[in-house]
Amino acid sequence: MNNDILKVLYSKEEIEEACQRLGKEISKTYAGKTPVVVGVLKGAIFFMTDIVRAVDAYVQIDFIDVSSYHGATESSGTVELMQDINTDIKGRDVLIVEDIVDTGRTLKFLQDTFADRGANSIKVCTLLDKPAGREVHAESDFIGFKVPNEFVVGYGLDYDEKYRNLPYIGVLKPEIYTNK
Ligand SMILES: O=P(O)(O)OC[C@H]1O[C@H](OP(=O)(O)OP(=O)(O)O)[C@H](O)[C@@H]1O
Ligand code: HPA
Ligand SMILES: [Mg+2]
Repeated sequence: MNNDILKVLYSKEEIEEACQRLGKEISKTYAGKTPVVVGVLKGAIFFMTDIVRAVDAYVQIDFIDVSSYHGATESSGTVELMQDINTDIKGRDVLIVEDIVDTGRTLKFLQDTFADRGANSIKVCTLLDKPAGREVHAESDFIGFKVPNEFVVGYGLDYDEKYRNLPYIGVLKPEIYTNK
């Protein structure tokens, strides 16, 4: 699996440091509040578990499963809701935890959905932001790293449902997806 990686962008240690930094920012923002932290499956699985443990504030956690890439390197353009949260978020402070914001479609879908349900506030923490990929307006409040316009995998991020279990984030060799 490691042989399929062209270069490592962020090591396990750099990701851990980013989680600690973001955890401190989030703790300050939500001091005295109890936000509902919503992890976006499947990509944000590891980031979500690391980030909530770096936060020193009361939080409730929940998960939503949405999908639009279906194993490919380009968005299908349609965000499908696979599994919803269980929490009633009306009047609540919601923190969305994403692995990556690329075209912005997934994040915009989630922000619109939670706004329609009457959330009191909606903020976004993403490990990776890829501004060059943006097709719809969607901004994050807490950002780990700004990434170049390359397809990245690892630490939850997949290509064809693989590579999520890499402990670091890297760029896949182009022949892996062009030879398919
Ligand atoms: O800004 P966008 O272009 O919408 O891309 C970002 C979204 O795409 C990926 O999810 P994907 O649909 O691949 O589902 P997955 O998390 O289960 O891999 C990623 O985990 C983000 O949720
Ligand atoms: O660069 C990416 N890698 C993996 N999944 C993704 N979903 C959106 N962008 C990406
Ligand atoms: Mg994916």
